[in-house]
Order: sequence, then C-alpha cells, then structure tokens
Amino acid sequence: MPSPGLLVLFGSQTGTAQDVSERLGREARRRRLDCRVQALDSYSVVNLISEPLVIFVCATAGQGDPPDNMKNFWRFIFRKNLPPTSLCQMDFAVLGLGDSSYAKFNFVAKKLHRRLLQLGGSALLPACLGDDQHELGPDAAIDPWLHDLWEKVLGLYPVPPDLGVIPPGVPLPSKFTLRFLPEAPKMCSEEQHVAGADPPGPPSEQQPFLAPMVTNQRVTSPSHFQDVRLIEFDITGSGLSFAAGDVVLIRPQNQASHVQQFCRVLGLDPDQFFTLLPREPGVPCPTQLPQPCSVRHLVSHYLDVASVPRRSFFELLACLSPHELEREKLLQFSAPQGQEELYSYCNRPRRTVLEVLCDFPHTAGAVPADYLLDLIPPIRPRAFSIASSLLAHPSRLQILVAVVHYRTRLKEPRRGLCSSWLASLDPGRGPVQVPLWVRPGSLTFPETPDTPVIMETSCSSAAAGATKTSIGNLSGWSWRGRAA
Ligand SMILES: Cc1cc2nc3c(=O)[nH]c(=O)nc-3n(C[C@H](O)[C@H](O)[C@H](O)COP(=O)(O)OP(=O)(O)OC[C@H]3O[C@@H](n4cnc5c(N)ncnc54)[C@H](O)[C@@H]3O)c2cc1C
Ligand SMILES: Cc1cc2nc3c(=O)[nH]c(=O)nc-3n(C[C@H](O)[C@H](O)[C@H](O)COP(=O)(O)O)c2cc1C
Repeated sequence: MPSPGLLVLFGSQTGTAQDVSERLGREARRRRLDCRVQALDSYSVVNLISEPLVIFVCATAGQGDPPDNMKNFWRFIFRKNLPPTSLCQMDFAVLGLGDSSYAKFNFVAKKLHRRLLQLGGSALLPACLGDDQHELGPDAAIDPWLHDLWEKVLGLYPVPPDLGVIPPGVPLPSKFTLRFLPEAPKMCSEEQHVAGADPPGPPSEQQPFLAPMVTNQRVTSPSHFQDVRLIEFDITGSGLSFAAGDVVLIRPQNQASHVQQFCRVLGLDPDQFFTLLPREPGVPCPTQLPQPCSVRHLVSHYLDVASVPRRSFFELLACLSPHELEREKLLQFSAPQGQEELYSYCNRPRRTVLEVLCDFPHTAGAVPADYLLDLIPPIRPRAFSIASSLLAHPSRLQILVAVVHYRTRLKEPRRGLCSSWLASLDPGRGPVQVPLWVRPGSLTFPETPDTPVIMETSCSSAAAGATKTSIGNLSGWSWRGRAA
C-alpha cells in the first residue's frame, strides 16, 4: 500500500512534546513516509475525519490540564454531539509526556486515548506514558514504544524496496535555508518587528507588548541566599487586562557574551543579515523572526543556546560532524545505550547547548547555518504569576521573580535564563523594555472573596518568605490554589 501520509499532532507547553514530535517526523521521513508535524491548535480539526494515520503527542500541564496550544482541539474533541463513528477510518497512537510526581499523571494522553477509541479510531498500540521522574527521562518509555510503533506502521505501509530506509548517520534536508545578504538592509527590520506597527488585538505571543520596566528592586536581604526581585512594568496603552491568578509571559534574551561566544565557535558573523526561506511549501517561518534578520538577532532572541540540549541535538550534530572522534562520541550520546552517559554529561550537571558546542569545536565550526533552526530549539517564554491588581495599581503590572542561581559539578554556576536576564536589567541606567503578554491562570477562586483559600507553591526556592503551604485570603502569589 502506498504511504498514506502520517500526521503528527502535538500539544506542548515547554517544548518536550514538540521535540518528540519532530523526532517522530524525522524517523518517519527516514522510512520514506510523507509526514506533517503540527501543533494541535494550528491543525484544522474538522479534517481529522479523513486522516488515515495520526500520532498524537501530548504533554500534561497545570494540574491535569492540556497545554495551551491544544486547548481548542481539546474543547472540540470532547463535544458531546460528535458521532461515535467520526474517526472510524483513522489508525492512531498516543504518546504522553508527564511526570508521575503529579497526582494526574499523563492525564491528557490517557483521556485522549480513551476518547479517540470512543469516536471509532483504531489504536495501533497502548498509549505511551513518558515520565520525567524516570532516571533516563521520558525516553525510557518512548524508545521501546517507538520501536513497536514503527513495526506496526511499516507492517501497514512498508518502505518501498527501491528506496530503502535512510540510515541514521545521513542528515535529512534542513527545514529552512538562510540566504545571506551582501550588506545590511537600510531599514532596521528588527526594531520594527519587535515594536510592531499597529497591534490588531491584545498583546500575544505573536505580537507582545514592549513594556517599559519601571523598577527592579531586590526584596530579600543581600545576605539571604535567594535573590527575589519585585519588578514593575508600565502597561499604559497596552490593552492588557488581568485578574487574580493570571500569569504574564516573558520571552527572555541570551546574554551578549553568550551570543558572541556562540558566533565565534560556529564561525558566524553576528552583523551579517539573512532572509529565511522554508525548504518545503506550506512551512511557516517563525513569527518571532524579522525578515531580513541579523545573525545577532537570531542568536540573542531566538536560539536557546542556554538550554540543556536534548538527545535530538546530539543526533543531528553527529550527522553533521566531519571529525571522526567527535562524531563517534556524538553517536554514542544519541544511541539508546548511551543515554545514561548522556544524562551524566548533560542533564545532571545542566550543561548548556553552548557549552556542548565548545566541547565539540570541530563539529561546531562545521555546522551549516541552514541547520541552526533544526539543531537549537527556540527560546521559550517564561510564566510569572502577576503579583499586583489593576484596582490597586492601574497601568502597572508587578511580578516577584526568584533569580535562579545554583551550582553543579561544573565550574561555572548555573543561572536561569529569564530570571537572570530580568535581574540584570536596570531601568535607572536608561530605558528598558521587555516583551510580554498575559494569559489567564488555571486557578479558580471561590466567588466570595472572604472564603479562605489554601495556596501552595510547587517550587521551594520560588521566593524567600513563601511558605510551602499557607492558609489565608488571596493576597500573595503562588502557582497552585484551591478553596479550603
Ligand atoms: C504558572 C507559572 C507561574 C510562575 N510564577 C512565577 C513567579 O511568580 N515567580 C517566579 O520567580 N517564578 C515563577 N514561575 C517559574 C518561572 O516561569 C521560571 O521557570 C523561573 O523564573 C526560572 O526561569 P529561568 O529562565 O530563570 O530559568 P531556566 O533557565 O528555565 O532554568 C530553570 C531550570 O533550572 C533547573 N534548576 C533550577 N534550580 C535548580 C537547582 N537548584 N538545582 C538543579 N537544577 C535547578 C530546573 O531544571 C529548572 O527547570 C512560574 C511558572 C509557572 C509555570
Ligand atoms: C507547571 C507544570 C505542571 C505539570 N503538570 C503535570 C500534571 O498534572 N501531570 C503530569 O503527568 N505531568 C505534569 N507536568 C509535567 C509535564 O507534563 C512534563 O514535564 C512534560 O515533559 C512537559 O512537556 P512539554 O515540554 O511538551 O510541555 C507538569 C509540568 C509543569 C512544568
């Protein structure tokens, strides 16, 4: 039977499910299957009734909630009026990402699997339940599950014998090409892009509001181990509005010194401009990147060089490496048997993408620029519970930020990207603007404001003075809450 076109749909809050989906996409292409990989909410869900083969990759966020980029799909798929035969033409599989320390472990994947069966879909195999708590992370469950999945899929749609499987060491084409310009454009597309011309609605991920920072004040004693900042933004004219429990999302930037070091190791000129072109029609360019874009802007604002690299990073780097010894090591890190070693090289000491590239200089220097967006994930926005009320502080938005700073066995202390960037900004020295937007929180509060509420933080180092569980009226900031 010819390849039916595999569809991989993901719901991801912090990028893991997206990374796994892209891995699935690559593995499918190596097996000569046509494959599309899309966020669930960017897929037109009415078309699902005619899809023959779909893999759903879903994280669980909040307290058993679907990630933001699958919330519309979630509402649709649980509509009561959907006929029980809606998906009877579809073979499907569900891969879940979760953490067994949460009460609702992999709730979204489990519930979705059941719902797809109710709607007439045929499960190729039981849902995979990836678990952050496993010492090898979710891959411990994903690797054997994928092995079984490909066996099932290739049983239905075998690889054409004249083509064969593309072996793991051979790189697949990059998603984009970077066409370098001979000189910098006259108009600065980057400032225009960030500021936005005339935002159509309230600020959003695609069109954040550039909020002037008004104050950035340490609220813990200098002798206390935890640096916590009270940061205030002026949101006059932004159209932003928020209520108790809502969160503000902030997309941080890389440190200037890291940008320089990255460009040096990869042999890139930070002042060079390029235009980004998708290799395949229909693939959208990232909305955060202006066109044309400078290498400096790409590295400062987009490539997450301060994140801990995932296994897929090593897989691609191994394919691109011209250096025998480095390539051998990279292949080891990307193989299932090398996962324990990779964990102790990368995850345990929290080694960053940039540090790994410095450890593999011959490979880093040979990475074609076209592969940068395949190799390095985009910087994720960080959520902060809004710590002020528009009733008390009109036109202002305040957050309390615990600056992440800790040591591992590596010589350099580890610093959180967003909290350290925010802490480094000093509005006393000149205007500072931070791109942000607001999202409703997942907290639901009792209708009467004097009903006691139990608030608990899930992050012990979140802020000095925040107790693990405190009972009182809603006043402070926290991640989780429920009526007492
Ligand atoms: C809904 C929601 C609301 C939030 N509200 C707030 C808030 O009001 N205030 C606030 O400060 N934060 C809040 N956070 C957390 C915030 O979003 C960021 O995760 C936090 O600021 C760290 O981001 P970063 O970029 O500085 O660190 P990153 O660069 O993302 O690094 C953080 C990572 O470092 C690792 N890490 C951190 N400390 C250690 C350690 N001691 N040992 C080993 N590894 C460690 C962990 O893997 C952690 O995920 C909230 C998060 C959510 C989901
Ligand atoms: C704020 C937060 C809430 C979470 N809630 C749950 C949960 O309720 N159940 C669960 O199994 N995992 C939960 N997780 C774990 C995530 O599902 C897991 O880390 C997953 O790999 C994240 O995938 P993503 O990066 O694609 O969003 C939570 C993680 C975070 C950061």
